[in-house]
Amino acid sequence: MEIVVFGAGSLGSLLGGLLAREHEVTLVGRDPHVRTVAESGLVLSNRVADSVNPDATTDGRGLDADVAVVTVKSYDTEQAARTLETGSFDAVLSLQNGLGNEERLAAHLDCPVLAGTATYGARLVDPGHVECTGVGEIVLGPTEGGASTLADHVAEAFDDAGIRTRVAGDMPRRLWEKLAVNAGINPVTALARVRNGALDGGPIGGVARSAARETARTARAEGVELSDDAALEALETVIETTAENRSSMRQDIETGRRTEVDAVSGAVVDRAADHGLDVPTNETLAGLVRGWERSQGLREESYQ
Ligand SMILES: NC(=O)C1=CN([C@@H]2O[C@H](COP(=O)(O)OP(=O)(O)OC[C@H]3O[C@@H](n4cnc5c(N)ncnc54)[C@H](O)[C@@H]3O)[C@@H](O)[C@H]2O)C=CC1
Ligand SMILES: CC(C)(CO)C(=O)C(=O)O
Repeated sequence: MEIVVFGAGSLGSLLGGLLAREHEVTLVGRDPHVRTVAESGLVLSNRVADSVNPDATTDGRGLDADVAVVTVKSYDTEQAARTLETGSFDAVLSLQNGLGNEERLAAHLDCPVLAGTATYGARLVDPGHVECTGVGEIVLGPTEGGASTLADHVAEAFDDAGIRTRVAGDMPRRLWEKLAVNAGINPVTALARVRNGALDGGPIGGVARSAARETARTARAEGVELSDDAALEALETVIETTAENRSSMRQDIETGRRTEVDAVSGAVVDRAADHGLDVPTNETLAGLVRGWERSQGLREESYQ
């Protein structure tokens, strides 16, 4: 299969590297990583050790492949969609965190957009070197739910490359469940500067639970069946299984980078407002993280 991985950072390089063991892969990313991969190949280390030679480019325009896998941060999705629309694909698969990525891609693309979640852990160590910090799984399916042969084919291609993959007919519920987990863990660990495991009780654990419950309530208002108990159970499980992790939002804040808060807490606030729901915990968390981003000159627009 011909596969474009758009966004060759941590996750994109790991999955692109794994896919390149079996398929023709083109990584779209930025220098110096892209230049190093094009010249010397890509090294995978830690939980998966390998060395592969995918194509790599900084110019994602006019590409032609069976599938494009999108792994840019959510705030870069709009730009990625505008670039991908100049190419030709049978399907585009988003493996990003947060809400709204699939809709943003679909607004520009005339092929089906599949939704997915990734629980692999990846870290770009150096140009040309990505580390697999955790072997998880990919779950993918049609964005609106239900079955599709296209989703089956993409999952088979991932599976053939040794990536644990499942097809799911309930992606809307899964995206909202993952959103509840991220809305609970990411801003709280980022603002309190604690590892995920610190949320297993006490007052900050309570803040995370409140954010997850508000997310579940908003999901139900959107017509997605996600009970408070299911959201809280997913949250507890991830707190326990990733206890030693520094969440991606905490890492972003500690390294002075923009976060995905708009697609996480911000998305809950926006969707809740559409239904007249109050989500004070998410509103407060979104306000604090956005305030930090603004203070660092990482976002320009004004906000309430
Ligand atoms: N890193 C991880 O272990 C996991 C990440 N995710 C999600 O996957 C997504 C990506 O995360 P990371 O890989 O950590 O981020 P990252 O920042 O390491 O990678 C994104 C890459 O996309 C590149 N990019 C963005 N726009 C581009 C453009 N127009 N042209 C070329 N390159 C472009 C950036 O330069 C960057 O290298 C996020 O939504 C994240 O929440 C989900 C599960 C695990
Ligand atoms: C699951 C979790 C919370 C793991 O740290 C994550 O997705 C993130 O950090 O963005």
